[in-house]
Amino acid sequence: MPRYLQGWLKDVVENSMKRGYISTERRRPIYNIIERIMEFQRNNINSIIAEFKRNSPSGFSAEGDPVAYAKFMRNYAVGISVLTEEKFFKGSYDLLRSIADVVDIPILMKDFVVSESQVDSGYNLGADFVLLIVRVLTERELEGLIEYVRSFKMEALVEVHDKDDLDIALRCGAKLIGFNSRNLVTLEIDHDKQRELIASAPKDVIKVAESGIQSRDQILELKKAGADAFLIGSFLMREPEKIKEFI
Ligand SMILES: O=P(O)(O)OC[C@@H](O)[C@@H](O)c1c[nH]c2ccccc12
Repeated sequence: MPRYLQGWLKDVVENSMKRGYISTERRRPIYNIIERIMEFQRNNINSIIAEFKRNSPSGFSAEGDPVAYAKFMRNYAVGISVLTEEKFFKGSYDLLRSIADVVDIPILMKDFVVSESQVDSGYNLGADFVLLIVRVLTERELEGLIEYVRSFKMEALVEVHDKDDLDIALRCGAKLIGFNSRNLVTLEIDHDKQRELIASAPKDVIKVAESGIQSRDQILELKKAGADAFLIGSFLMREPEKIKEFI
């Protein structure tokens, strides 16, 4: 049973537990996000994970053609993040499938994953790495789901927001850690706290800064703190061309 939650997080996790299983055949190889980030670093290219997101509980909303967005971003991004959560982010499994059909770079299934069945669906639809959020899982569930994700040769992006989350992620063997500047309970953003947490993390994990990134200056500051990659949604949904400045 996931952790005790209230408000929208409780609602979204209850929906996750009822989510239908997609039994389709996977139609693409696995693309390794950690290797691609390291390749970008060797070539002095900033690793941007471009997110396709139509809505968020923090008030963002955008239209946009997922296939056109993905076809454009695959020329610049280290990976594509696809929201598959339906109620609060207006995502879907169909979005993941249609983007997976047109890109040959790593794809993140961005959802509130609490079950192996969701991981199965993500693999079948073509995801290469899967978001696991420390805040909604018990430590045992997190450990088990990381192992299950890796049993498919996919990787887990383990999302943290504070020091306790980071300690749990490290104890569970996370190798790719997302540092969300946004508190998923209060929806408030704290960039200073995010930079401090990134700087406190071990050198040998790949650190992904998430949320509220809108400028190259922010990327350079996060890089100085130790971030290896940058997950950007709202800003690139509004101004996709800006990725050319960010890389
Ligand atoms: O739109 P932004 O501020 O660039 O944020 C993107 C991404 O970090 C955000 O969508 C996100 C981070 N962690 C999540 C967990 C679930 C859903 C969404 C998210």
